[in-house]
Amino acid sequence: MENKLEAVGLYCERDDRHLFRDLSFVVAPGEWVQIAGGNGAGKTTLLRMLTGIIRPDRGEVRWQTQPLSRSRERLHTDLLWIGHQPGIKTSLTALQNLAFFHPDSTVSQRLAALGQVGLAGFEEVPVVTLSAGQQRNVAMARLWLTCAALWILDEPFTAIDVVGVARLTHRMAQHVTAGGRIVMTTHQPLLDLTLPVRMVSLTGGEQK
Ligand SMILES: Nc1ncnc2c1ncn2[C@@H]1O[C@H](COP(=O)(O)OP(=O)(O)OP(=O)(O)O)[C@@H](O)[C@H]1O
Repeated sequence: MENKLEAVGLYCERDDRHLFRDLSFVVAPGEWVQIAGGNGAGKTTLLRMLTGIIRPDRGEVRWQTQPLSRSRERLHTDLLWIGHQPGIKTSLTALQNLAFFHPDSTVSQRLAALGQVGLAGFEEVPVVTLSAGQQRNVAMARLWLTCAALWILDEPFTAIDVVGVARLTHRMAQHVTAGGRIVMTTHQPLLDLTLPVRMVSLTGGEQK
């Protein structure tokens, strides 16, 4: 089976504007796609459509050649989605959050993942007491625990320092090199990459 994500003729209208029309692209194994565009261009809206959280006004999203209406369950098994609000529970500790999202992982794998994002020593304090960047890093530690083939990441680098961005970028490159797929947004340039990143540019649409 063709293990790819397809956006086919997507159309989205918001506030009397076409955010995008007839937008089509494919994300095949080993491909890394960056959705580019200014504030309000529709990047988050597009990512949410790709995950099936919202439906396009026209067109469809396909996973493994099947429309999401028929492949939603399979997609959710194959997908790691980290949105703008990363879904971390702030009353829990970093370790407890990772146990919640990845119950099949071992404690030592969770500790190693937190070490990868610079959170060694912060594993057992409530996330609410961590800084904004540290909280974001709790979510990003999931990149070291997931087995998902498709990563959809909305602004993964927000609030993260230069060293952290380099570590995350390296981890993403590993995933793509191993045949994974990434669709992401970022307002920061992706630096020091030896892999190609394909851009899908949104212009913010036009008034209807
Ligand atoms: N549920 C909604 N109802 C109405 N309008 C919406 C909704 N969600 C998004 N919009 C509008 O759609 C446009 C695109 O929003 P979106 O969040 O997709 O932009 P973005 O490209 O991710 O922006 P940013 O870079 O600022 O995060 C904005 O003008 C926003 O106000």
